[in-house]
Amino acid sequence: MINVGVLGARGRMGATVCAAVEAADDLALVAAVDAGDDLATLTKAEVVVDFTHPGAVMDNLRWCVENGLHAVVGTTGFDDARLATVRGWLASAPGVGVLVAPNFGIAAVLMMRFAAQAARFFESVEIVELHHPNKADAPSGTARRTAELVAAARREAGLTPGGPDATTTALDGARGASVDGVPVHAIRLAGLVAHQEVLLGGSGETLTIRHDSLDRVSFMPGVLLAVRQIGSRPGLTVGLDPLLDL
Ligand SMILES: NC(=O)C1=CN([C@@H]2O[C@H](COP(=O)(O)OP(=O)(O)OC[C@H]3O[C@@H](n4cnc5c(N)ncnc54)[C@H](O)[C@@H]3O)[C@@H](O)[C@H]2O)C=CC1
Ligand SMILES: O=C(O)C1=N[C@H](C(=O)O)C[C@H](O)C1
Repeated sequence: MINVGVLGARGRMGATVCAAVEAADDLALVAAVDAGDDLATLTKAEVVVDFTHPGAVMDNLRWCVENGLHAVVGTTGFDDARLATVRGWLASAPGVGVLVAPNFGIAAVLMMRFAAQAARFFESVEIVELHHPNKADAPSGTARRTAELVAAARREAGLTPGGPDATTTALDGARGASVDGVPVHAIRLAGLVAHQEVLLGGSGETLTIRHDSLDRVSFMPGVLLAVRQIGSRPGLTVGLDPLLDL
């Protein structure tokens, strides 16, 4: 039995994780913590899952590492500097494992992979992410990660990250945000959960790779896989890919 604590337990994702942990025979929910609650209740846990806010997650994570607790983190907002900081904390906590993943959906992980594979074959690439209107950050962590992977694949192939673009006048934001040179557009629309399209264009043809999370249960198999494996993966793991043998 693995004892699990959840940070952000009253949020959309945290509440879904609490239910998934309670439904699993090999996991026990021992702490459900939200803003203002005492973190000390988490010391009963072996693994802490964090779905909070980009502004809160670093303090939470430092506390977990300092207290020798493994952590599975879905909260967005991680860039190279933040990841380096976490690696620094882990250097003083041998045996502690932290996994940070921008998206725990298996189909989303595959969508990112397929986009990176396709990127070198097309002249143009742009990303459109679409989410529920209560989302705090834009663009999404998934879109940022996809853009980084696509840009790296294109650079390796000797291509520029984005595609041709003759725009000389534009309203602010009309061409999206540039992430590593790849244009990323963010839609916020009532009724949506989490969706993304990677649009690729070449000579007389286009390819659209689309992923849809229709319900937050889509993230649970990935979260539970990480909870079960993180105890045997000391140090920092970024993304779910290595747990899926990708
Ligand atoms: N990696 C993935 O697969 C996914 C990641 N996310 C990310 O997870 C994060 C949370 O998303 P939602 O659940 O939709 O947000 P939400 O706003 O519904 O929930 C966040 C919860 O965290 C709590 N919270 C804030 N600061 C806290 C603190 N210091 N300690 C404890 N609790 C705190 C809030 O009170 C709230 O209950 C976002 O960054 C989002 O992008 C969301 C879905 C999937
Ligand atoms: O806030 C969300 O909802 C989601 N956040 C993650 C992100 O920013 O990529 C994962 C998924 O898109 C849902």
